[in-house]
Amino acid sequence: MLSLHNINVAYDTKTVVNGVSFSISAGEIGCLLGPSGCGKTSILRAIAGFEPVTQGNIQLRGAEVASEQIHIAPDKRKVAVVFQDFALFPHLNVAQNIGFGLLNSTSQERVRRVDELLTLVGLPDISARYTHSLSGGQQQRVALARALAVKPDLLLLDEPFSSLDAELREDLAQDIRRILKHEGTSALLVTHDQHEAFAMADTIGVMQDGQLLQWATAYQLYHRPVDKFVASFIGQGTLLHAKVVDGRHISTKLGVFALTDEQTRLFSESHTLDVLVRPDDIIHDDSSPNVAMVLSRAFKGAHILYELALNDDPSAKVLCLAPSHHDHALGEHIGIRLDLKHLVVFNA
Ligand SMILES: Nc1ncnc2c1ncn2[C@@H]1O[C@H](COP(=O)(O)OP(=O)(O)OP(=O)(O)O)[C@@H](O)[C@H]1O
Repeated sequence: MLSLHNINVAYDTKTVVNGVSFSISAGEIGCLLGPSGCGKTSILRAIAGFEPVTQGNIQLRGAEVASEQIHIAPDKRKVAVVFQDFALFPHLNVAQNIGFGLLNSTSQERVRRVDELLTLVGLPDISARYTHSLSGGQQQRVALARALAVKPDLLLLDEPFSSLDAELREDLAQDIRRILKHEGTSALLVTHDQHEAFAMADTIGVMQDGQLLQWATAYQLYHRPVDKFVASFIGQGTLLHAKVVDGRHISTKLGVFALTDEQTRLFSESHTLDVLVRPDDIIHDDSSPNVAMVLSRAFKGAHILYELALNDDPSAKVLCLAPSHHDHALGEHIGIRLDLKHLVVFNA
């Protein structure tokens, strides 16, 4: 449906998107995730046709829409955009906003499609209301309905939840996912919030400084990050120093672990590494010989997230997600065990 091949986007002479490639298949929801200024919106704008590409090409449904030589106009791309500020028309009511793009439909068809979309976005009774009287969440649903009305081949969503309350965001992200899947619409979301990305997308691309570091599922990004930036940006965790011993294992302060075959080929004896340790890899275990001191704690309901300093090396810290009946105060010492399901290591 959408393919980007090695694209660059530049403003004047400054290249802000560098060699980015990825694809979205029909009906898939992708997401570009990264810190502010990393180039997410510039990619979205290049796909929509609002910015040219200075290298590489973009294809929609197999046809080239952008390259150094080609620039198909935005209104010829069958791409719809939902913006963070909703961009609804204040002088039109909800039904008129949603039906705005249905110029070639009969009034009967327009009424039917508007009703269908209002039901789909969960707002069946507000067609006559004006947008200023709606909550932020309702306005975003109307904006989504307006974008979907014309049945675009691809829907682009630029930080669509950023002006909404934190609690509303994840719910709306999940709702929008359900709606897009119902309509079979391919979509690309841009956000800096990983929880929105997880709630909505099938595939997520993590970006840094204009580059796409990894394009993968949330599970792969969390469990198999390709580098330290992705590891630190997705989820929580710490890095623990390790050394390769006997060619096939690493020795850490919390025990010895086997390298995978691929890791064995990459790292030789005595090589120093950093091991990624997620909070759910550290098990609270009173019978363990490894003891750590509670530095801080955050109550999360079912769990408590502890920040712990290892006793034989206070500079080595790990996080531990323990069931909340294990209630320990700051400064207390607790037994812990490292239970690594996948060994993720990086060059130290
Ligand atoms: N119209 C423009 N002219 C010049 N520089 C721009 C323009 N738009 C964006 N930039 C610069 O390009 C870089 C990437 O911006 P972009 O908006 O694509 O990043 P982003 O990841 O979407 O950030 P944010 O999440 O803050 O919107 C930034 O350094 C930004 O200052």
